[in-house]
This record gives sequence, C-alpha cells and structure tokens, in this order.
Amino acid sequence: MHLEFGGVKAVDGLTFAVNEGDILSVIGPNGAGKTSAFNCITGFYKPTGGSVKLQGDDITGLRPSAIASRGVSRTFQNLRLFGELTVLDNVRAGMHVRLRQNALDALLHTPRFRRSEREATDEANRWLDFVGLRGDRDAAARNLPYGEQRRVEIARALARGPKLLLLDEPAAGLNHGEKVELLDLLHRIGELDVALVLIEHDMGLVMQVSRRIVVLNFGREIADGTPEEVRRDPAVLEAYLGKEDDADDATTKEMSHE
Ligand SMILES: Nc1ncnc2c1ncn2[C@@H]1O[C@H](COP(=O)(O)OP(=O)(O)OP(=O)(O)O)[C@@H](O)[C@H]1O
Repeated sequence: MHLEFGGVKAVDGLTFAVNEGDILSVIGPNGAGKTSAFNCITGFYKPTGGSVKLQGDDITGLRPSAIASRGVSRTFQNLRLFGELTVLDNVRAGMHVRLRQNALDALLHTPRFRRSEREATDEANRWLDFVGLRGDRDAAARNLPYGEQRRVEIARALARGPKLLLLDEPAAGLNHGEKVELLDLLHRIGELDVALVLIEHDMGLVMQVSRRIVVLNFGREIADGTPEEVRRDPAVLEAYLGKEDDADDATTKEMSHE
C-alpha cells in the first residue's frame, strides 16, 4: 500500500495480511504512517497505490460507510463517541449498520420494530458487559470518565460484528489498572472470530498481546515478525534509538517503558 500527500510519502510500501484470531500490532515512531495506513484501510484516505482486500474482495478506495458495512470496524486515536447520546445508544448506533431496519417499521413502531429494538438493546448490553463497562449506561457518553469512554468505543466497534477490527492507540490515556484490564480485553477479542489490528505506543502492552508486529518508519515497513524477533531486529532498534550499536537490554527497556 502507498499513500502520498503532495511529495510526502506517508505510507511507502506497507504489506500485511491478518486472519481471524490474529492479533497484529503496527508500531513505529511518531509520524511513521500508522494512522495513515488505518485511514487507507477504512476508506478515509484513498491509497495512491496498492490495494486493500477483505476476504479476497478488493475494497480499495470504497467509501468509509461501504467498508464499514462489509465488516471493518475501527476506533480512533481521539475518541469519536456521540457525546450527547447515552452509552447504550452509542453502541446501538454501531449496530444499525447491519440491522437494516425497515424505515416504515420504525415510523409505525410495529411489533417487529419493537422486537428488533429490544434485541439490539440486549446485544448492546452484552457488548458493554464484554468490555467491562462499569458506568451508567443511560448516562450521556461524554459524562463517563475517559477510560470508560474508550471501552464504549470498543463495544460500539464490536457491536458492528466486524471481521476486521482496527484499534488506534487503545491504551492512550489509560492508567496502569485500566491497561491491565485492556490487555485482558484484547486477549478475549482475540478469541472471537475477528482479525484484530492495533496501533499502539505502549510497548509493554504490544509485546504481551501481539502474535505479530509490523514496524513502520517514515512510511516504510522495516520489520514484520513475532514480538521476540522484532525486539531484536537491528533496523527496529535503530528506528527507536537512532543508532544500531546499543546493547539489546537498553533498547528493550526503552521500548517497554515508552
Ligand atoms: N492529511 C494529511 N495531509 C498531509 N500530510 C499528512 C496527513 N496525514 C498525515 N500526514 C503526514 O503523513 C505522515 C504519517 O502520519 P501518520 O499520522 O500516519 O503517522 P503515525 O505513525 O500515525 O503517527 P503518530 O504515532 O504520531 O500518530 C506524517 O509525515 C504526517 O505529517
């Protein structure tokens, strides 16, 4: 995949494949092109080269809503909940992509519509249980603490029933306890029929949760391997430390404390 803004190569030849049950992290220094890659996959940007395939179908350059309805869900680096809506409504909003309710049923509040609304509420509650939400589900989303809002965002993305789930810096802004809970949640998502891709700066979390890691630097893929392989890769050490000759231990420490 390639993406250029003017002369800037934001993504310069990234290739990876993920399968259901995979947990893949995309890491790299600030500005490496991670979010740009997510934006290409989800249709927010149109790649200037290459292609994005979902279960064999070419989805390159489709509109974000078309890509979402084919089973690609994401969260954002900065939360994008509907702040005025309740927590439950935020998650139910995620589900309408696939419920395809009939407008006439909705207008007339037919029994079929009421039943489908009840089922949607039950399912939204199950996803909120799954992500471990503790806060009030009938409160406006913006009134929840930050860490809880992040859980709601993940619940909303899961409620869409994705085949591919992209989480952009899910640990950002979380405290230690919340990160421990996130790690557990990510492992449980890994047991669903979902291909999970994370962008994450918290190297402790990345090393513990990922089955595979792709490393980007200046838009280029410089490594792709298991956490152990990537941790020892000289090109990765150089990208993070700016030089190659440091002892492994120093780098490992640096990466895990970022
Ligand atoms: N809309 C845009 N217009 C022009 N340049 C952009 C745009 N979005 C990103 N870039 C540039 O593309 C490059 C990659 O940015 P990107 O945000 O994808 O990096 P990142 O790896 O996600 O960084 P971070 O870890 O800081 O979020 C950077 O040089 C950035 O300045």
